Formats: sequence, structure tokens, C-alpha cells
Amino acid sequence: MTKGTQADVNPDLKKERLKCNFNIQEVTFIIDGGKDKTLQRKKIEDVALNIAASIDEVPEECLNLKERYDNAVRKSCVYSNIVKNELLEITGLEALGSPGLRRTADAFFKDVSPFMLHLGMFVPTIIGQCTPEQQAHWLPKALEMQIIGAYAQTELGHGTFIRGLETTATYDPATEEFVLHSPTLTSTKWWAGGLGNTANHCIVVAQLYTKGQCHGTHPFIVPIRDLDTHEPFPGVKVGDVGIRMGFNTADNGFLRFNQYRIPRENMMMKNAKVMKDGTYVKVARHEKLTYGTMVFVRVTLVMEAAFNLAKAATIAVRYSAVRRQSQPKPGEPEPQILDYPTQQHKLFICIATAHALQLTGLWLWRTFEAVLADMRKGDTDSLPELHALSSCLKAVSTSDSAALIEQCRFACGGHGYMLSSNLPLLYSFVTATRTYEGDYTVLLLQTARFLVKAWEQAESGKVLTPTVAYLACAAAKEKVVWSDSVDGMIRSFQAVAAGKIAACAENIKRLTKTGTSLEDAWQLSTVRLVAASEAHCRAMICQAYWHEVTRLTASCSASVKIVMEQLATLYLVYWALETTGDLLRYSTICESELNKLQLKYEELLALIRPNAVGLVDAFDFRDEILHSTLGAYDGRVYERLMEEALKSPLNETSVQSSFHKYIRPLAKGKL
Ligand SMILES: CCCCC/C=C\C/C=C\C/C=C\C/C=C\C/C=C\CCCCC(=O)SCCNC(=O)CCNC(=O)[C@H](O)C(C)(C)COP(=O)(O)OP(=O)(O)OC[C@H]1O[C@@H](n2cnc3c(N)ncnc32)[C@H](O)[C@@H]1OP(=O)(O)O
Ligand SMILES: Cc1cc2nc3c(=O)[nH]c(=O)nc-3n(C[C@H](O)[C@H](O)[C@H](O)COP(=O)(O)OP(=O)(O)OC[C@H]3O[C@@H](n4cnc5c(N)ncnc54)[C@H](O)[C@@H]3O)c2cc1C
Repeated sequence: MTKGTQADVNPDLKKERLKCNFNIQEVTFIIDGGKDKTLQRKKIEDVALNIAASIDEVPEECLNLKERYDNAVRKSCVYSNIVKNELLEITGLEALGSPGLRRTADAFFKDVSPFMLHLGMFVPTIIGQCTPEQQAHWLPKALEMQIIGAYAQTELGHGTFIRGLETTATYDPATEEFVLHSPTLTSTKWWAGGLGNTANHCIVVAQLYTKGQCHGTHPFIVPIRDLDTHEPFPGVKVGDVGIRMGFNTADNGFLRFNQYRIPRENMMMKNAKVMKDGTYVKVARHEKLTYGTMVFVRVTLVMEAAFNLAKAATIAVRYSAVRRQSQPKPGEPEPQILDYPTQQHKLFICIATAHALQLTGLWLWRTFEAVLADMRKGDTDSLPELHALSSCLKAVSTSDSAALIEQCRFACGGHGYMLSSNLPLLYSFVTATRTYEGDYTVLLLQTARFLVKAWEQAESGKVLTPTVAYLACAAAKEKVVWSDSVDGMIRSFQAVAAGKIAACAENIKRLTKTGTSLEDAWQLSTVRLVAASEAHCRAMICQAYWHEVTRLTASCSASVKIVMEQLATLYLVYWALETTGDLLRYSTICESELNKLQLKYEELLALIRPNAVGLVDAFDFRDEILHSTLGAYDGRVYERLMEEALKSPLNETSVQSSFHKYIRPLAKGKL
């Protein structure tokens, strides 16, 4: 954070910081995943942010579309050099996945870097889908930025249904090449970040044909532009998809092939190969390993959701400590809006959710690493559970994060609507995460497939995998006894999930018994399947969050343990109150217990109130990363709003040319 001198800090924020009764740094260490991670992040920030501070002369949002893109490319090149020459020096290759790198990128770009997909998907796909020989060829070039890549899977006609993609890659043994072709308009690749004007290479997912047979979708590395001239190669048509709600500097592009040839070796051959004579050889032990990059990105998106929500919460809480409004008690000064319980209700759940998602995300990352280790030994048994886990967690975390970032904007009133608050850009960035890398509904339905199977296993007394083990107890189908203890609430959330899964399974069974096909019975049950999947995910987040808080605060100071537990309890009580209908149905909760729960919630808001600013300070965002007039560490909200307003091109002259061209002629009846 950029602390400046204490004299510059808004007096209300100063007072808030004096009220804070826990050690902020201890909480920062927990959020970052350990003291070593915090120290590494700070080191990276110290190197990168000196340069970021003066990277933009004019605010990004004041530039026109083309200028914004050019500016984003300029900054990406500066940033890439820092990554290559300085950050990798500090931490080695692991810096690529470190929170430090992710955070510093935000100091350079308010919107999105056109290189993001290069690091976010092109490089990970090379690592995950190439043989060691292919990696040795492509990876150094990609890391040195000698080539820049995109990931083109989605087409104009299909995003979700990967098996329906139309682009073909047909093997020609005579020349040992694949011929890439886009047979229809709808087969045009669409959306790939960095593809429109920036990338010279692209991972293309296409239907593989050899010896006259289709073997389904496979990934290929495709050079699309000349490395010197940057002109697209003959047979390649590439461009920008047009203006979007956000991501306008991400260079999302389209791509069409006309019988375009690439060498056989450009097929990514870790999971399947085509031999010189055209023989197709399956290497992988699991059908869906070619979807590996998507699973990886879904896992990272949970922490990405936490990170962006933490930024929004920091902005809105600091602003709410500075902003004073209304006069609830006659004759008394206007209170800080953070003192209104309704404002606390809007904001404290944002802090708690950022913690819940970050700690669940770290746990998911460890699970992902364990599954990868199993797979390196040839064991793919845990892949379906990882797919189910990462699917629902990606769906719920991105959806919650987007909704709560918008809530933070509402909490900042009119000033939240200013681009300079950074809340609108944060929202437009995060709301896209609910769609990309697998749409919300579609991914919850993937988890639902796993849950219905697990339910059937529970009913037949089979041993269940850890994340669905609770279904074994629920198979008895009795209402769970409500208790407002943490364990009691988690048990109730699990009972809700189990009850909903059971109802789906029963509905499918009922329909199929009366002659409906299994596919139709599934479709007719999908509204409830999505709800069941979401309930399962919520129960899992509650359990993982509480478990991680208990584990991570075991050796912390008492005050940190208290405040972390207050937040985690708030998260559970909030969701109990949000889902009272479900609890009435699947647990023994009654009216008086609901009233008690509401009181408990209000007490928690009051308990957290004095620590609210301390809690967002613990996210440890430097001002350069927050990019917000409302959320800076010093709380000079009004001064910054005015400074930023004066940077608007509309304030460069006192009279605009449009006055002379239109308004005056109109007034004089001469238009
Ligand atoms: C230098 C400057 C740099 C600046 C930047 C600096 C730093 C940035 C660094 C990092 C950024 C931080 C974070 C973000 C990182 C990167 C991301 C950024 C942007 C991303 C942009 C978005 C990219 C994309 O969107 S790519 C396209 C993604 N597309 C999708 O997700 C499509 C969704 N559809 C599917 O996944 C599938 O088709 C499906 C819906 C799951 C169904 O598949 P299908 O084949 O039809 O399968 P079916 O339904 O029949 O099921 C069969 C069977 O398979 C199981 N299954 C399905 N999928 C999987 C899987 N992935 N793994 C395992 N098993 C799977 C399924 O459950 C079925 O099983 P069963 O029969 O039930 O047993
Ligand atoms: C900002 C952004 C960046 C992107 N970057 C990339 C990229 O770099 N590379 C890339 O390849 N792609 C990228 N994408 C594409 C993205 O992955 C897809 O948009 C996403 O997977 C959703 O697919 P779709 O657009 O086909 O939606 P659709 O599948 O058409 O969804 C439309 C609606 O239909 C519903 N629906 C679809 N199928 C089902 C079903 N089986 N059951 C119930 N409901 C269903 C959905 O829930 C949704 O409500 C990007 C998208 C965005 C917005």
C-alpha cells in the first residue's frame, strides 16, 4: 500500500486504523498463503511498481479504442521485460503463477493486457499438452516472448459444446502436414484473447481427421502471422471481434482458415499422436485430458475471483469510512456511512467472501497439484472429482464475486459509478469470468452429473470420495437437527445439498420409470440439478473455509483468531439466512431459531465494525494496483475525484468546438 505521510491521511481513516484490534500483517500472511509468499509478493511489487507508477500520462479510459489498444501493447512490452529480466530473477519460473505477478500486472493495466492469454493459457497449454521434445522447442520461445500466442477453441457457432466444433485438421501423409480448414461461417474461431492483432501463434482446437476417420477435437500450435512483418499468412484470415462490455484492450479476435497447412509436429502430442503414415495413437489414459488447460484455468479463477472481490471491498470499505451522509439523530454530526448496519450488511459479506474464496482457492490448488502428481504416475482416478470440484467452484466463485463487486459499487452511491472509482471496470472484467472458461449453468450441470452418480453410490452403500462423503450420512433421508454452532450449520448445508441431490435422483428415476428417456428426464430435472449443485458447492465452501481458518489460525495471536472466526461465522450465518426456505425443508430449524440467527448476524456485524478498515488493509493492496479515487490508502477521496475529473479531455478547453458548430447555430435558428 502507498501509505504517504500520516498527515495526509483522512482523519476518519486514521481513527479507524487506531480502532483495529488485531495484527494486520498476520492476516495478510494467511491470505497470501504464508509469510514467505507475502515477502515474495512485496519484493515483486517493489521492483515492478516503481515503473508502473508513471506508465500512463493520460488515464486509459480517456483514450479512443485504437489508442487504448496501442497503449496496452506498449505497456505489455514494458511489463514483459520486467517479468523476463527482473521478476524471474527473484523467484525463478514459479513467478509466472505467483500472486505477486498477477497483482503487479494490475498496476499496469486497468483493463486487460493483450498478452494475458499468452501467459494465462498459451504457455500452460504448451506445458500441459506437449511432449517433452515439443516443450523444449516451444516453451523457451514463448517465455522469451519471441513468439506470442493465443488459445482459440471457441467458434462463432459453438463455445460450450466442444464436441460440436467445426474447424477441421486433416492429416496429409504425402506432405506430413495437417490441413486446417474452416468450412462454414460458424466455424470461425471467435473470442480468443490476444488473437485479433497481437498474437503470431495460436493454439487451435480442431476436429482431427486421419485416414478418413474423425478422432474428435485436438489442440495444434499454429503460426498465423509472419514473425517479421506480422502480416497474416496466406490462408489465414484474422481480426478483432468488435467492441465489448469489457476486455477492450484484450484484443479478442476471430480466425478463419482456408486449407492452411502446418507441419505434423505442430499437433500437441502429449495425449494423442498421429504417426508419419497417418496412424492415430491414443496415449492418454483418460478421454478428457485434452481439456486439461480448462481445468487448470478454472482452478486459478477461484483465487482470481477472491482477488478482485478483495479489491472492490477495499475500495468500498475505505470510502464508507470517509463518506458521511444523513442525520439519523437530530443535532448530531452526519455519521460515517460505514456505521449504518445496512452498509455493513452490504460490505462485510464481501470481505468474508473474499476470505472464503481465497482460502478455498488455495485448498483447491493443493488438490489440483495432488491430482497432477497422481496423473504423472498414470493414475487418473481422481480426475472426475477434480473436474466436479473445479467446475462448481469456478461457477459459484465467479458468480458471487461479480454480484458482490456490483454490490460494492452500489455501496459507493454516485461516486461508485465513476470509472475513476475502478468499480465499473472491475465488474465488467469479473462478470466475464462467469461466462468464459465454461458458463455458470453448464459447469454446475457438470458437477451435478458427478453428484447424482455419487448419490446412487451412497444409496448402495459404496465408499464415497472425500468431497461427497457427507452423502453417506444423508442417505438415511431424515431432517437434520438444526444447531447454530459452526459444525451444526455446516451439517445443515450438507443436508440441504443431499436433500436436493436426492430429489433430483428421484425425479429422474420417476420420469424414466414412466417411459421418459434418460436424456429427457435429465433435461426436465436441470433446474433443480443446478440448484443442487450450487447447494453442494456452498456447503463445500463453508466447510473448506472454516477448516482452513481453524488450521491457519491455530498458531496465530488470539485477536487474529477471533476476527478470522467472526468473519467465517458471518459467512455461514449469512448463507443460512439467505437459504431459510431450504433449511426449513431439510433441517429442524424453526421460527425462534431463525430469529436467534438474525440476531446473531446483527451482533456479528457490530463486532466486525471496528476492524473493518483493518481487515481491508490486510488485503495489502498498493494504491497503484487499486487504481481508485475512492479506495486509496490515504482516503483523500474528494481531492482525488477532483484531480481525476480535471484530467478529462472535456476539461482541456473552457468551450468545446461543438458549441460553435451546433449549439449556437441551433439557438440562433441557423442549424
Ligand atoms: C506480459 C503481460 C502479462 C499480463 C498478464 C499477467 C498475468 C496474468 C496471469 C494470469 C491471469 C490470471 C488468471 C486468469 C488466467 C487465465 C485466463 C484468462 C482469461 C481466460 C479467457 C477465457 C478463455 C476461454 O474461455 S477458453 C474456452 C473455454 N471453453 C470452455 O470452457 C467450454 C466449456 N465446455 C466444456 O468444458 C465441455 O464441453 C463440457 C460442457 C464440460 C462438456 O464436454 P463434452 O465433451 O460434451 O463432455 P460430456 O458432457 O459428454 O461429458 C463426458 C464426460 O467427460 C467429463 N468431463 C467433461 N469435461 C471434463 C474435464 N475437463 N475433465 C474431466 N472430465 C471431464 C464429464 O463430466 C463426463 O463424465 P461422465 O460421463 O459424467 O462420467
Ligand atoms: C471476455 C471473454 C473472453 C474469452 N476468451 C476466450 C479465449 O481466449 N479463447 C476461447 O476459446 N474462448 C474464449 N471465450 C469464449 C468462452 O469460453 C465462451 O463464451 C464460453 O465458454 C461460453 O460459451 P458460449 O459463448 O458458446 O455460450 P453458450 O453455450 O451459447 O451459452 C448461452 C446460454 O445457453 C446456455 N446453455 C448452453 N449449453 C447448455 C446446456 N447444455 N444446458 C443448459 N444450458 C446451456 C448457457 O447456460 C447460456 O445461458 C471468451 C469469452 C469471453 C466473454
